[in-house]
Amino acid sequence: MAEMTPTSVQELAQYSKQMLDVLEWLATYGANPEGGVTRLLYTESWLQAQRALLAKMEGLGLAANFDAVGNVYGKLQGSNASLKSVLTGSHVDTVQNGGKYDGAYGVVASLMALGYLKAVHGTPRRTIEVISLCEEEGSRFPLAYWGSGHVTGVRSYASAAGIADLEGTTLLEAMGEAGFKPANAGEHSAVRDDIGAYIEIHIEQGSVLEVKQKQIGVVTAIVGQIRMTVVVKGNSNHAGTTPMTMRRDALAGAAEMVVLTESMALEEGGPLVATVGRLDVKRGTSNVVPGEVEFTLDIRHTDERKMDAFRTRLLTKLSEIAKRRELIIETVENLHASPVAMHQGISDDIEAACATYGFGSMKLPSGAGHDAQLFGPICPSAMIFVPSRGGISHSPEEFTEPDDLIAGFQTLVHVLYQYGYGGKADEIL
Ligand SMILES: NC(=O)NC(NC(N)=O)C(=O)[O-]
Ligand SMILES: [Zn+2]
Ligand SMILES: [Zn+2]
Repeated sequence: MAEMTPTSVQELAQYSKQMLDVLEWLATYGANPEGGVTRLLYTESWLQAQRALLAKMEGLGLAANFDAVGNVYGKLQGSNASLKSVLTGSHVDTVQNGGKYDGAYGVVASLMALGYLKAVHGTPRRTIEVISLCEEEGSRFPLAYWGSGHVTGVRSYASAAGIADLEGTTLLEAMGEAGFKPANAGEHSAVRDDIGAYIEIHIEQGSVLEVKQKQIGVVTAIVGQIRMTVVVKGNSNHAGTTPMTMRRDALAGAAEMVVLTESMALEEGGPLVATVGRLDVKRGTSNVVPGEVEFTLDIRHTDERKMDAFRTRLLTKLSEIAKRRELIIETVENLHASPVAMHQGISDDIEAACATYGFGSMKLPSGAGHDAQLFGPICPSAMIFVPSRGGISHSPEEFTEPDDLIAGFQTLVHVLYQYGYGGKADEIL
């Protein structure tokens, strides 16, 4: 086991420090003046960040390239080309005014891990690749996992049919404008069938690790998730001349639906959660009875059957509200992600790596969605979590202690070393 530990302690410390600097550097792409980071899919800040990451990968001696949809890969070629790759990484996109760490930490830690391994240990047996996935959040377009979805073959250009942002720009138009022309590529052109394992490091985005005072979390399973868009249509009319009894107020109806969603979710109890995160009053103005409202619905549960059953019950109730108020309700399901278990063997190896360095660790499920959820069904996949201060994420307040970022980085390096340079992965893949 002794030779399976990456040896150069001094250089590992040096790369750990650099990793923190690179994380700050990446946060300058899409930095908002009031704090926070916004890098929405195919926007200028996103494109600049992906290009800069590609250059950074090349600078570390990795073979780097964009794929057809804008994922960026950095490859550390192994000596045995017949072995499947170990892929590590996360997503580069953020939510609107998000933090510096969500996604970015995984990209940067993976990138610097490969830089360290190449510099100190040279060519691995098995190819190791870093990926900066182009999109995970679904923040600009109501379609999440565009990047990992293409790599795993779950998404195709056809999945984007009818998908546009709030300005009406379609996903495929935005993609073309950023330089990725669907016409130049086949339907599943970014798909990979040579990935042996996927390992993602990410901030926890919850407070379990902080409360339990553990530096590392090893994810057991990722929660299932449904995302929907609900459109409520009534009658737009004059606010002064339309009596209260003669209105078909789309917003009043939507408000009742939002409150019902909350109360039904409370009644159901954890681990189910349901959220209305965005509500748009179309052409809303003070002296007009709202004629159309659009809102989002996000439903999550660790048990898919219970998640689906809740959705069905909720939609029935929302339709009843619409009927009673003489409103029309239209729903579109944009995402249906099944709960996915992470790979036991890799997870055990991550925990063993933590023990090697004396990092306190624990297993825990993830209530947030992750790209690992898409890789899980196609290859052994695992996730490493580091604590989030106050459990805060999707906010400029997102913060993780540098010591914890480094602990996660070193754990990742250790596992990648074992899988890429040693024979550990052969037991699993
Ligand atoms: N880790 C995340 O913040 N993921 C988010 N995004 C997706 N696609 O799940 C979410 O909403 O949980
Ligand atoms: Zn996120
Ligand atoms: Zn994330």
